[in-house]
Parts: sequence; structure tokens; C-alpha cells
Amino acid sequence: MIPATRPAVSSTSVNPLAAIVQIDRAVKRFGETVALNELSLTISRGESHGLVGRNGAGKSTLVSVLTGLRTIDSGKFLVNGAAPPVLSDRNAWREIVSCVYQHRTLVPDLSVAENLYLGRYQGKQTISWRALNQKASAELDSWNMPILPNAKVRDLGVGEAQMVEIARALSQGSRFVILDEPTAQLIASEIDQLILRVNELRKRGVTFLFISHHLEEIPQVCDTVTVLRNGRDVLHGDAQKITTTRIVSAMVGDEATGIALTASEHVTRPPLSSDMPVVLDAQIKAAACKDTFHLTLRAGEVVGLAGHSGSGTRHLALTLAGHNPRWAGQIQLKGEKVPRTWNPSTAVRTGISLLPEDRIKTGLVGGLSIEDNITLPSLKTFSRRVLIDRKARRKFAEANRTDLGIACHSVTQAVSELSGGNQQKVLLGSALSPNPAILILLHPTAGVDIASKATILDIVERRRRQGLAVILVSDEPEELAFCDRVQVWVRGEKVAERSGMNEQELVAAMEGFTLPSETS
Ligand SMILES: Nc1ncnc2c1ncn2[C@@H]1O[C@H](COP(=O)(O)OP(=O)(O)OP(=O)(O)O)[C@@H](O)[C@H]1O
Repeated sequence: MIPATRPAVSSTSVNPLAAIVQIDRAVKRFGETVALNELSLTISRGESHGLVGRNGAGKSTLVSVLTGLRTIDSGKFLVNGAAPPVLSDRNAWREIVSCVYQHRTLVPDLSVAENLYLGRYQGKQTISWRALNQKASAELDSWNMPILPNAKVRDLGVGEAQMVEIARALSQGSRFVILDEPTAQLIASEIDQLILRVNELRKRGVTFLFISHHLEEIPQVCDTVTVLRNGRDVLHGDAQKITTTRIVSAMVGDEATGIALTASEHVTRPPLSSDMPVVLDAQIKAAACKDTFHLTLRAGEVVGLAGHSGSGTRHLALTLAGHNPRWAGQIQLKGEKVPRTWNPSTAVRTGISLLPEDRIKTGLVGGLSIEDNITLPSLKTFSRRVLIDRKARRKFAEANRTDLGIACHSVTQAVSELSGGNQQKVLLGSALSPNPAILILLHPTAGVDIASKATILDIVERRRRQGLAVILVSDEPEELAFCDRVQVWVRGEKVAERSGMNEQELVAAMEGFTLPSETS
């Protein structure tokens, strides 16, 4: 069990006068964008400092400054009371600060020990594997991390791999660790473990900057919290005293009115009328699943496929969207059987769009503009013989920008310049642009701030009312509350299918517990 509040900072480990980070009126611009706007921030030694803000608020920019990847344009920045090292002195930076990102940076085919000391042996040095394993074992033991040094990283769970990343940061000498959305990829029990470990390390003098969109985690981990909005510190103070409501109001500013705090508050939908036509009838036998997948989906219906990684839900969704060339079974789209050669482009052409979970790798073309990305799947709509109707295309992109609330200068801005949450909105615009009959969403609000979450689900809801059928793949109960009914899958087996499951039931079912009744 995680304590609801943080343990007190031990007085021996903290000297409140010696701040690790002191930033005073820092400004960082990207062209016309002011990413950090006269920002002042102090992180004291031994504290755990929460950093929250909407997508585009400036969190990643601040992290890149704190880790020596960028300099500020003006203002003051001191590290341990002195001027920071030059950007090129990576060793000096590694001793000061480490950042554990949401995406893993370990090499999966190497062992834990090899990952811990990767890049630290140079020239013709002989490596004794036995000594390396012993050193790694001692390092992991000293931080109370029960992980075998010779285990391959690919065999570790996500939570264990994260521990190795933290251990690697600490083994490099740094006692200041930035955790950038560390819980985004973790299941509930791993989140509890991480929180316990961070609190333990903090008692031993490690300083943390903890960035999260999950606001309930802030008082569990942090002493202090800073809220960023448009690159400014709009609220900071005691993380134990500032309420979530105050944090949300500070994050969203004047837009606060009417924003649903959770996706579940967002859904008040009358039951689906039985005369809505069936748009999808699927029976799929997937290699990743023991059970055959059956789904009948009506226009305007939202069905959830709930399950953690390894459950098979992602594989099933990708098969429906044509991304799995070796599939067995039958898919009928609006009464028509789809061909064996079912692939992503035929899927889009015939009415199934996919919102992938990895917007960088598979979703967007970073170097292209917002307009290009949104209209790529629907380019034919704007074709006039061999020419593109540029005016119509621009109008469409502009309408999407307004509808989705994409924060940008213009729709001609490159997608790579947008913050993560705004990229996610562009991705949604792109998936909706061919006007699909069915939209498959893979973890649509991961890494998205609380207000943008509501915007994204709101857009989907508006299209649903016009008849869009939705399949939502997720392991977040809050996101799944958006569904009319949910199938729960555990390691390739369907363990439940029902409507109106509450958060506890969903979590229990995804963890493999049998629900009291109606389990199919
Ligand atoms: N390389 C860049 N070029 C141009 N603009 C940029 C660049 N990097 C960031 N920005 C802009 O700076 C602002 C702050 O972005 P930043 O990525 O720091 O936000 P964030 O709070 O980390 O958002 P998220 O939670 O979505 O990751 C945004 O308006 C973003 O579009």
C-alpha cells in the first residue's frame, strides 16, 4: 500500500540553502514561440519537486535546459550554486543530473550490468565480466533494487527496466534525477513500487523532479509542486496542501470553466438505439490470442478492448486495421467480407482508420506541416484532376486546428515543433480526415494533459453522434469509461465483456481476477 502522503524530509539529507537548481527569469524562444517565459524555479537538495502543466506548457524545454541539452536565451541558471558546465561537457552533466524518459533508453539485448556501465569503458580496456556483474550487483543492492545483474533487459518488466534506468543514473554519480512521466507505461502495481522506491531514495538524499500528467501522484511523491502555463510558473507551493482542483485551474487558466476533470465525468450517453446498422462483424483467430475474437459493432457504438501489454488487444486492433498480413478468420465491413490481402491502405479506403499509440514512429511525419499531416490520408478529396485544391485543403486544416484546439502559429508549422499533446491532436485530425465509419484508437490520451484529454474524447464523441463507430484499446479505467461496453483480455483470453463496469472492476479484471457475475 502506498501512503496517501509523503514522509517528511530527513533533516540530515537536506540543506535548504544549497539549491541544486536555481533559475531566475529564464527565457527560451523557438522562433516566435516563447517556450520559457521569465521562468523562475528553485529545486532544493533532497526535495522531490513535482512539475505539471498542459501539453506545450514548457516542461520538456525546461528538462532540456536542466540536462544541458539547450541553453536559455536570457536569465540566470545556476547548478549547485555555480554556472552550469558547457553543453559539450557531457561527463560533467552526467554527474549533475540524469533524466529517465517515458521511452526506454536501455539496450534490450544487453544484460542489466552491461546497460548500467554502457559507454563507460573506453579504448583498449579489458573487461572482466565477473567483476562487472559483481559491481552491478553491489550497486543494485545498495539502492535496494532486487534485480539480477546478468538478466537480459528484454526479459525485465517495464517497472524493473525503469529501476535499472534510475540505478544507471545514480551509478553515474548524479544525485538529481528527473523522472519524465515515469508512470505513463506502468500498470497499477508497478506504479506503487515506483512511488515506494522514489520515496526511499529521497530519504537517502536523492533529489527528484517528477513530471506527470497524473495529478493524484503528485502528493504521493512530491514535497513541492510547480505548475507551468505558457512557459511561466503560475502556481507553486507545498504539494501536500495544494489541491488538485487548484492545480487544474492554474494549468488551464481562463479556460478552466466547464472542463471535465476526468473522462468518466465526460460521458453521459443515452443507450444506443437498436436500429443502428452493424458496421463491423469480426471473428479473428490471432496467433497472440488463445480465444477467438468476436465483435459486432454498430454505428455510433464505442467498444473498449481493455488489457495490459501481452493481453492481445493491440494485436487484435492492428489486425482489424490491416496491419497484420497473417491473419485468420473473417471480417465483414458494412456487410461485405474484406479480402485476405487486407492491409492498412485498403482498410482506410473502405472505412477503418487507426490512431496508433506511437505518434513519433508510426503516426506522423515530423518534418511535414500540420496541414500536410492532417490531410495526407484524405488527399484524394482535395484532388481536382492532377491538381490539389489548396484553398479547400487549407480550410479543412484550419477547421481541424480550431476544432481540436491545436496550439500552433499556423497550420504550416512543422509537426516536429509541436509539443507531444498537440502532436496527438494532429494525429487524431489525420485519422478522422478520411471520414471513417470505424475509428480504432490505441491509448489515445497517453501523455496528454487533463484538459486536452477532454478535448480529444469530446471530438471523438461529436463524431460518434454522427454515426462513427469506435474501438478503444486501453488499460486506463478513466479512458475506458468512455465506452458503451468493454471486452477485457488477459494474456490472450477474453475474461469479461460487459457494459457499465466501474474502475475497480476494470482494474481487477485486467489483473486477471474473475468478476462476481456476468463473466463471459
Ligand atoms: N524545437 C522546437 N522548435 C519550435 N518550437 C518548439 C520546439 N520545441 C518546443 N517548441 C514549442 O515550445 C513550446 C513548449 O513545448 P514543450 O515541448 O516544452 O512543452 P511540454 O510542456 O513538454 O508539452 P508536452 O506535455 O506535450 O510534452 C510549445 O509551444 C512547442 O510547440
